Amino acid sequence: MLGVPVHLSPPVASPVTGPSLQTSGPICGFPNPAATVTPRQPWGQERVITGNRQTSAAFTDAFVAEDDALRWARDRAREAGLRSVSPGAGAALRLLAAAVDAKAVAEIGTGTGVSGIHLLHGMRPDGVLTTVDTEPEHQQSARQAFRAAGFASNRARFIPGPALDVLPRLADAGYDLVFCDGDRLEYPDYLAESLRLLRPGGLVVFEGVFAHGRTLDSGPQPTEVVRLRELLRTMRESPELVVSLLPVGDGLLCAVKR
Ligand SMILES: C[S@@+](CC[C@H](N)C(=O)[O-])C[C@H]1O[C@@H](n2cnc3c(N)ncnc32)[C@H](O)[C@@H]1O
Repeated sequence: MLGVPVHLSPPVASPVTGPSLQTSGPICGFPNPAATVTPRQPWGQERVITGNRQTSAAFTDAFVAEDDALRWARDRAREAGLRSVSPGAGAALRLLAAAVDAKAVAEIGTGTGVSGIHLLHGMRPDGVLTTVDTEPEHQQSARQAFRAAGFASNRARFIPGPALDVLPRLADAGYDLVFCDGDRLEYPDYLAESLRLLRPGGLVVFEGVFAHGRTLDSGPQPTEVVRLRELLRTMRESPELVVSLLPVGDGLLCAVKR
């Protein structure tokens, strides 16, 4: 990614209108698929920065110790060929859940329960996690992981099914936090549903928005990456949201609903 320096600069802010909406060249700071760039070797200073980033990411992941229940859930995910949130992203989820004093959290993409355990740790002791996944066997592993982590069974509500079928059945303004880690192609739709589900002051969080560097890569990208760029642009431009992109895990895009 550092071999594509032309796209690394942030979008130019206009003093009157805020971030510019360019129609040619990099769009809102993201590469235009038609743009031509010449990769080059990083300068010495860039090598240092890259090294520092890797060290910082490793330190961030090691900073919060994970227990046996989390290790068990990660092992199940690995066996099933699933990604789980990184330890650093998990710690950020705990923090965010605690920061909004979350009593009701909705999660899209239960997986084997790694993110769910982190969220439950950050939530109020009487808080309930509503978690949605298309795969009941993933949820079965998550159920076991939550139990191993010491959470009572009434702390989690497992709903099997596709997120876009399930979310419309959840209550308007009934949630303090919505965490999205399902199908990247559906992220823009999850945003619309999340804004309906959240109370004012609630948080929406999307995992994986860096797409392992592809979001900032000027080469041809799959639709999934195009959707992620659409999501980043929409959220950054929304007057309804206070947004921040946290560089933990594979990129955690967070926003408070005003
Ligand atoms: C990356 S994994 C989630 C990992 C989990 N959040 C964790 O950190 O442990 C993505 C999960 O989303 C589920 N999924 C994929 N598409 C979905 C959809 N349309 N609706 C609900 N769940 C979906 C998959 O079955 C998978 O378990």
